[in-house]
Amino acid sequence: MAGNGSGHANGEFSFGNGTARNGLAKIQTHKKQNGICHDDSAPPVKAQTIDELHSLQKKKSAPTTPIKGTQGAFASTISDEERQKQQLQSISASLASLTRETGPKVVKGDPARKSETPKHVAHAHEHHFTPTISVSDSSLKFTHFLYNLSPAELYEQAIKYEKGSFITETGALATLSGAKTGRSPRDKRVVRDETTEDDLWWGKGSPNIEMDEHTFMVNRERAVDYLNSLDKVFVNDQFLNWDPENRIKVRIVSARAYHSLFMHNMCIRPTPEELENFGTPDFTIYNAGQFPCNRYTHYMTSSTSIDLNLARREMVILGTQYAGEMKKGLFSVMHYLMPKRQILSLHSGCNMGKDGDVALFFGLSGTGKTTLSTDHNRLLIGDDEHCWSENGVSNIEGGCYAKCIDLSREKEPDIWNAIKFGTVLENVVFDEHTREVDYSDKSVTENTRAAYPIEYIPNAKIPCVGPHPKNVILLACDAFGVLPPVSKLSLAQTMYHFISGYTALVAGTEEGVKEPQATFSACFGAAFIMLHPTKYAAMLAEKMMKHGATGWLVNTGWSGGSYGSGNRIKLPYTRKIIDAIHSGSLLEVNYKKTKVFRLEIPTEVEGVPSEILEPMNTWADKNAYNATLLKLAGLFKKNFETFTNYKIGKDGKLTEEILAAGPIF
Ligand SMILES: Nc1ncnc2c1ncn2[C@@H]1O[C@H](COP(=O)(O)OP(=O)(O)O)[C@@H](O)[C@H]1O
Ligand SMILES: C=C(OP(=O)(O)O)C(=O)O
Ligand SMILES: [Ca+2]
Ligand SMILES: [Mn+2]
Repeated sequence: MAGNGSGHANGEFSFGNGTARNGLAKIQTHKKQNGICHDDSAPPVKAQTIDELHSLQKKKSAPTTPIKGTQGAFASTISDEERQKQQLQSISASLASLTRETGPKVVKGDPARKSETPKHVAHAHEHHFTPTISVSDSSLKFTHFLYNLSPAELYEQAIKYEKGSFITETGALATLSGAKTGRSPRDKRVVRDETTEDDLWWGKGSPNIEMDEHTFMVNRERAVDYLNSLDKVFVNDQFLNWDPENRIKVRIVSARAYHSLFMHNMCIRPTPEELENFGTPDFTIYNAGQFPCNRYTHYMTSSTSIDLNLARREMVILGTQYAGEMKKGLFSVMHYLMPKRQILSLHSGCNMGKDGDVALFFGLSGTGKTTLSTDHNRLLIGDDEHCWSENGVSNIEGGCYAKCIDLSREKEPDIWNAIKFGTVLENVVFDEHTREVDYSDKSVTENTRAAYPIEYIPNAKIPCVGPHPKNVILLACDAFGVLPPVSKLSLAQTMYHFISGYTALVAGTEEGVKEPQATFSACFGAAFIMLHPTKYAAMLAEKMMKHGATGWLVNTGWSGGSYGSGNRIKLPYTRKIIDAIHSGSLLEVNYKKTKVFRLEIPTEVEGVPSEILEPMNTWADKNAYNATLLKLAGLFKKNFETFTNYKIGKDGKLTEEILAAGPIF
């Protein structure tokens, strides 16, 4: 008999005998039935103190310790102790100051858990100089690191320590990214050295704004010092690229649980065994986003700086907490590393039909890569970043990053359902009591986002790889409303539109009607490419030819007039168009050629009103239509001038064809 009170052999339960001390009749519980006491039959907890009781709650779990430069076979022979030591050395090397000879002292674990006294402590500099000038107080303090925490642990960290972190009604972690709610492309810098000087695309139109090695080191030290000044930092060791032959190991050191959970979701998550053999990372991000860069530093034009050093394989982030900066920073790295291996990196979504037909969805931000690649009838390979190698396609990432503005369960059920425990919800507004999210609220930003692991989409293709693409779909959200909802492209036209990378969205949706803003972004991702656009274009042309892929241009933007008079094409219509591309039925219908852009447009698509297939039909004012069409054609022509002097690949013929594949007027 366990618990409070005293037990009696006859099964009765009472406090004392006869009458209670206060004179009232003693409490009698019911007779035990079948000899079972319902409320207290379990043996007592084997704990003498509350602390002991708490320690029973948690079971030791998977080893999360990388080994420096060893093979799998050898890995199992080293002791847990040795592994802990090597992990500590690896992380302490990552966090080391390069200008001081002492510190930091790095320990694993949460500093808030005082009882967990560190077993291992690593000094960043193991060699024993006699420190003279460069001793610093930083050597006297510990830097705790939290290594590959689980989503549950990261939730606890975020809610305890990061203002603006809340659990929403469906279990997602709502966070704020701070003053920056989008990327800062003008603050991105790339180290220009002997190698990158010749390899990379510099100058007009290029996203690569140069910085020198020394300035990089100044910012690196600033970030590392900031991180070491904190009580604790988060370390994520993860992978990029589902193609096992071309997998890249990344380490992300950051100051926020938000950043750690974001990258946990967005990068490929290693198994405990893979983590044991992780070794030295191929690339490291130092995210000191809460701390600004110093504007007295050479090359700095604001308090934000995102610095890429390909030789050192490092990226430093100062002055922005927008998590997308890490994801897209790594994408830039892949745009450098992969083409060196003859692999094409793509800013595209990717999915696969049940018969193995793969489609790529290129497009700038907000054009529908995530929405359209997330398709209940198809397997999702990935929503944003892919590689196309000799083996087929592979996703670079382990998660998706969906726009949430005006998200609805009806239109995007799979994304809606993915917003649950583990998902990071950035900058959304919710009811303070019910925690129900209002997806229409733009109070913080219009760029509200959800980052979730790809397996949160029920029909994700794991591993995220597939055969060579059959369809290459270029998405443009044309707020001018003159591009057809769908057109079939020749190879030369595909290349022309790929290099152009057009989209037009509306700048400020709040203050009445504004002119649509045309954007041209080479390869639909000029912010992330590192080589000249024609290098990627040549690879795409070669692969499309070799594997017989068909190119399509799909306008997910306006119909019936420009922004202000027309409306955005209904998502269900776009989905029907995409269905017809996937099924091959769109190859079977009749086509006619448009004026100016000379695009082949189908006369019918199942489930779509035929009159909207030709934009002119939907405009009340035909003159306005013609004027807008010519205006857009002029913008295309002007944009393409930068590329007219470049040859695509070895064959001069294709270059000529591409130049001739643009609008003629
Ligand atoms: N016809 C349409 N086609 C695609 N997306 C549409 C359409 N109409 C509205 N949308 C909305 O546009 C946004 C597209 O964003 P997203 O798919 O995240 O873009 P990307 O992944 O290319 O950045 C989504 O919010 C989606 O609901
Ligand atoms: C996260 C981004 O991707 P996209 O908008 O293409 O989904 C971005 O461009 O910052
Ligand atoms: Ca993107
Ligand atoms: Mn997207």
